[in-house]
Amino acid sequence: MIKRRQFLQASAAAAAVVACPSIVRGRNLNSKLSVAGIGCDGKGWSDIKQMSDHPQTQMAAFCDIDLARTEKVKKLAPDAPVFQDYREMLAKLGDKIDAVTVSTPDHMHAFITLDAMRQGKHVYCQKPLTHNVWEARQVANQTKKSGVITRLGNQIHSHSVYRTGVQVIQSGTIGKVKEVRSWCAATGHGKSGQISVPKNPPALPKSVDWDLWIGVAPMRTYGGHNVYHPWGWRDWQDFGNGALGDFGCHILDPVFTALKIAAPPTQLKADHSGMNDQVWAAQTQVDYVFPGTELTTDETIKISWDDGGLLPSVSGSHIPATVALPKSGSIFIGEKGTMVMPHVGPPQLFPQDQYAADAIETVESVNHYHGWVDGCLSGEQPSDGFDYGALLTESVLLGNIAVRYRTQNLQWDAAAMRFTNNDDANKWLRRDYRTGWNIDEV
Ligand SMILES: NC(=O)C1=CN([C@@H]2O[C@H](COP(=O)(O)OP(=O)(O)OC[C@H]3O[C@@H](n4cnc5c(N)ncnc54)[C@H](OP(=O)(O)O)[C@@H]3O)[C@@H](O)[C@H]2O)C=CC1
Ligand SMILES: O=C1CO[C@H](CO)[C@@H](O)[C@@H]1O
Repeated sequence: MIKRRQFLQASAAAAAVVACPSIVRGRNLNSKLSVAGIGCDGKGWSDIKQMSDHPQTQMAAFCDIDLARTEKVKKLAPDAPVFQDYREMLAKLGDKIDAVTVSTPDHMHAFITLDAMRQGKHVYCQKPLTHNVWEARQVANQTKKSGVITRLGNQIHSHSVYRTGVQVIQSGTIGKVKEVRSWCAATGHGKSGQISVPKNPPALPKSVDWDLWIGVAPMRTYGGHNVYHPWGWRDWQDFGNGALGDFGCHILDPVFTALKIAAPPTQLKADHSGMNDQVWAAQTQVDYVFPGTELTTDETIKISWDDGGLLPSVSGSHIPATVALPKSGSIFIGEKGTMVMPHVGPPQLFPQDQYAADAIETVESVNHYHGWVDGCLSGEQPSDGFDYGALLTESVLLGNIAVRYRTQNLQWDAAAMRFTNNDDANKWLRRDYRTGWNIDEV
């Protein structure tokens, strides 16, 4: 294994000379796309499995900070080398890798994605695209610079149910949209079973490189299985973004796509059920105001978010109070009717007696993962690349900043990337990066 300083030098040198993947947009159409998987268990396993099932891919390498969690993926390509540090992998394999999947916990998405794009790799990154708003902007900027093919890992975007819901709204079935109310059953903490740092954690498993897992975040001691890694990291402000961060990019995706939302909110206000400075609140509620579009009735549109089991009111919609709402989803209130878009289920229209059984034309699913591979091979950018992912992520993460200033109406100036009426809130747009893990401005 090469020493950290050596591979950082090699990595910097590689970044300087490599501008694009060996499979460049639209060229080498008969070649296989050489993919490396970063984060191999949990969602990483299914991301890698899906990519490897595409007939025109070959798995070039695998990387996970816990070598014990690479056993499953190794069976997909037994000859592919396995790494613990993705920087070593990119430095050693260089242009043998065309593309990477990034399926690590959220705090590392931007660091890895930016590095990979700087080295000309196509990137498929899990949702949310980044851990803070400033990172989302850097990823968007780098995407333009690198010109690689990108896709956010919100696979339901390509599922029949969301595609059908988008079609219902865009075909005008409920008229222009007046308001959207989205909600999610998941709670902001509870996965780790903790609300403060564990006092007597067990020893770190030998297979885990904890320094690599912590990455950009402030160092803390390993907390025990599921406390931070795997899985429980979502609860913690240093690593995840609670229920809004975990599900916002899924549930708000059909809202943004259907309404063609193209800009972040201009103002937002939030509330929560109580939180400390470590974990996210069990329940949050955010009221956003976005610029309107050709599909909205007004120049602005209200989009609200409830989580932790809170349900939105159906007042002002066409849904009878007796109707049970799905556990998670969105209500689109239109001029002529209301669409309920369950997460993940077929859309329903109200008032029911106004819409014939065939009022909804089903749109088939497409393979989200393979759509990205096809895009890498053909040079055609799929519909939800990092431009879109950054907008969705910024909007979601702004909500979590508003949560920290409960009930205060925050004005967001997207062009200046700052809150104009609460300077203190601006400190949450970006984090302090651990020494050796800085992210350069793009
Ligand atoms: N689109 C979807 O439906 C879903 C998306 N996700 C998203 O997928 C991502 C991963 O979540 P999940 O799989 O549940 O998380 P887990 O913590 O279960 O797994 C993450 C994997 O990445 C590894 N890992 C962590 N840090 C690094 C690193 N720096 N380099 C390489 N490997 C690393 C982990 O190793 P170790 O186990 O040792 O920590 C683990 O194998 C998140 O962004 C999450 O939001 C998750 C579930 C579904
Ligand atoms: O869709 C999903 C299923 O649940 C996971 C855990 O909360 C999420 O991270 C994921 O995005």
